Amino acid sequence: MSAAEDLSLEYRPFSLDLVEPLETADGTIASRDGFLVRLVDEADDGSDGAGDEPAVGYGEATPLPGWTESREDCERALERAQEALRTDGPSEALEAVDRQVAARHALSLALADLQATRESTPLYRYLGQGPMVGRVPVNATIGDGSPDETVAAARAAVDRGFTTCKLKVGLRSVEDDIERVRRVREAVGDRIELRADANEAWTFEEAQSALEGFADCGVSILEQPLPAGALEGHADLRKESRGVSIALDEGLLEHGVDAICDAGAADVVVLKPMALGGIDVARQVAAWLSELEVAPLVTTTIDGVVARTGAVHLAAAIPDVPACGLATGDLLATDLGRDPVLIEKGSAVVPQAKGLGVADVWGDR
Ligand SMILES: O=C(O)CCC(=O)c1ccccc1C(=O)O
Ligand SMILES: [Mg+2]
Repeated sequence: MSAAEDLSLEYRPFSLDLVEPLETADGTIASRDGFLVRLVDEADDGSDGAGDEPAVGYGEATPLPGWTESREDCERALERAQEALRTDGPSEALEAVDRQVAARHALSLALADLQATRESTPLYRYLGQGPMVGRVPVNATIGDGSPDETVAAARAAVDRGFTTCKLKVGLRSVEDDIERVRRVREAVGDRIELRADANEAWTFEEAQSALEGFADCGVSILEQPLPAGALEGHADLRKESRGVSIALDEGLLEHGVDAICDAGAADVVVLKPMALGGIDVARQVAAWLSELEVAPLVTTTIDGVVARTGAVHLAAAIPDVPACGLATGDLLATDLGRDPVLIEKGSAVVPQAKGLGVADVWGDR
């Protein structure tokens, strides 16, 4: 960044309700509260001929209890970042929020959006320096409901063009979950990929029975069946997984890549940029996982349009990424602004405009 730059960080709170609460084994998500962040280069008066407006970058901090710092800690961290940016600069501001992952996510995303915008490059190419990517595959996210509700939601997703559905499981008995999955399989046919996410709900024995039943239903991936701490448990499950891939999500935050790979605990690892501290961090983790032959997959934490679009750019910077949990915009009743990402035929269409490609989220200027 240029020495002449004079970046200022602004943030404002938001609260977004879900259309209906998302039921998971780890609790119910009814609304997402966070902070929209904007970086403005006050030194850039547009007189360089690049445009009439100063360059702007957007970020989003949407903390989620259990996954990130609290909302209060996030707000304090953003306050610190604001001050550090004013007195010292971007690197110092990032350092000041190093341990508040949602706040760091917002600041790093805003910095990357600003820089990619200055370079007139879509964010995913600024991140990955890779080829043009038109689409990334995505899954539908289906909450833990009754068998009838689950079947209806899966049918609706398939009607909208999804070819992969991820079902939340683990709230009821394993037998009931197997029955739910069996009913969904019956309803959608053999060509739809089905995954399940237990959010740490099961004991080893329960996970064994679930795997057996799910394997018979052709489930492709079982995400986080055991508590995050159970590294060896997941490694043991993998040895009898009957073709079902084991994914770790919560486990990544607890153990990190090296421990997971050393233990042989996962076929797939879920990357949530909001929980990892930013798409820059998540991209490094993805590269390391690929090197160790574990597949990285990207999901949101049910975020607003700014963070969600950032996650789409991250997925587009990962070569051959499997279907990702990025089609979560429809779960929100309201959003921070217009969605630049079209979800179509089971894919997210990657924005090719400069930066994030998100506009009209701040309202003024
Ligand atoms: O992966 C998806 O389809 C959507 C994201 C998702 O399921 C999720 C959303 C918020 C918090 C936790 C999780 C999770 O994957 O466990
Ligand atoms: Mg998960």
